[in-house]
Formats: sequence, structure tokens, C-alpha cells
Amino acid sequence: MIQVLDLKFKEYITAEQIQARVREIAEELNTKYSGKNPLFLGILNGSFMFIADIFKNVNIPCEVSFLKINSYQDTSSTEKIKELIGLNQSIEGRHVIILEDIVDTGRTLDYILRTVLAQKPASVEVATLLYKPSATIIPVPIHYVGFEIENQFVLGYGLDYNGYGRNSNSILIKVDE
Ligand SMILES: O=P(O)(O)OC[C@H]1O[C@H](OP(=O)(O)OP(=O)(O)O)[C@H](O)[C@@H]1O
Ligand code: HPA
Repeated sequence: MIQVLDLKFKEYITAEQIQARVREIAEELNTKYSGKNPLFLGILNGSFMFIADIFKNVNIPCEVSFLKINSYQDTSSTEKIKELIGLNQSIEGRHVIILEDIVDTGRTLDYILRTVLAQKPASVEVATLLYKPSATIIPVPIHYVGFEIENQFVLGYGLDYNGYGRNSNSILIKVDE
């Protein structure tokens, strides 16, 4: 059992499983985006490890940029999306690949997609490491999913509980007491 602040967690997806799946997704992207000079749009903070690992395994010409969005407090969505750092480069006419750590209610991704599509990119796809289908409130298109997971709070590999737990290299799941 692993204690983070007042909650208990156990290992759920190992570091090896994550790395293997990340390599598979990066391979698909290498094939699909060859010759398209894609722009990876990483959503901070939670996705920083996923962004880095995808980017290290992509071997075609490409760029990366970031949005910083926040909505979670404790273990649930506040339903208020805060954009803390916005887009700082034009994405008009670009092939954009959004990189998220997790799609839970879908609110954050819905907000991001509206923001991105308003700027007239050539195409937009979404890759998320984790997807909780049974938690989704706003349906959003997702093209690459690392792992579909149950509707329970998780952390590690960038994901946090009130700022802590991001530095686990595996994904941990909350244990009910
Ligand atoms: O589908 P949703 O219910 O909207 O949840 C998904 C979002 O929640 C988390 O961000 P958070 O607000 O915790 O910010 P952080 O990435 O900085 O930790 C996560 O990184 C996603 O962006
Ligand atoms: O299960 C979760 N864990 C951490 N952050 C999150 N943001 C949305 N869902 C989660």
C-alpha cells in the first residue's frame, strides 16, 4: 500500500506496461504523420511524462507546444476550467495532436478542442494515456488510448492528488478503506 497525503493507493499499471504502450502509440504516429510536420500540443501539468515519452519515441520532423489547464481539486472535477498558460504560437493549417494524461469527465478535452478548432488547424487528433469511459459526461473524440480504466481515482506518471504523487513511474489506483 502506498500512502499519498490522506489516501491509500496500490500499483495498477506498471512502468513497463506504460513504456510498451507509449512506444506502440508513437509508432502509429510515426506512420500516420510522416511528411505532415505535426504539432504536438501537450496539456500541462499532468501530461508532462507522457508528452516527454511520446516525443522521445517519435522520429519524424515535428514540433511540441503546451497549454496549461487546471480543473481538479482533491479527487474530483471542480467543473471550472482554468486556462493558466494559453497557446503561444499559430496552429492555423497545422496537423495538431493533443496529448493528455487522462480523459475523465471529458470537460477539459471538450474545452481544449473548442479552443484548438477555433484556430483552424488542418487536422486534430487526441492521444490520451488513460481513459475512464464510465466517467465521461461530455463525449469527446479520442483517437489513441493507452489504457481504458475503471472509474476510480488514479495517480502517478504525472497525475497528482492535490499536487503530490506525480513522481511515481507507474500508475497507482486509490484503495477504498
Ligand atoms: O476529463 P476531465 O474530468 O476534465 O479530467 C481530465 C483533466 O484533469 C487533469 O487535470 P487537472 O485539472 O488535475 O490539472 P493538472 O494536469 O495540472 O494536474 C488531467 O490532467 C486532465 O487534463
Ligand atoms: O483519476 C484522476 N487522477 C488524477 N487526476 C485526474 N484528473 C482527472 N481524473 C483524474
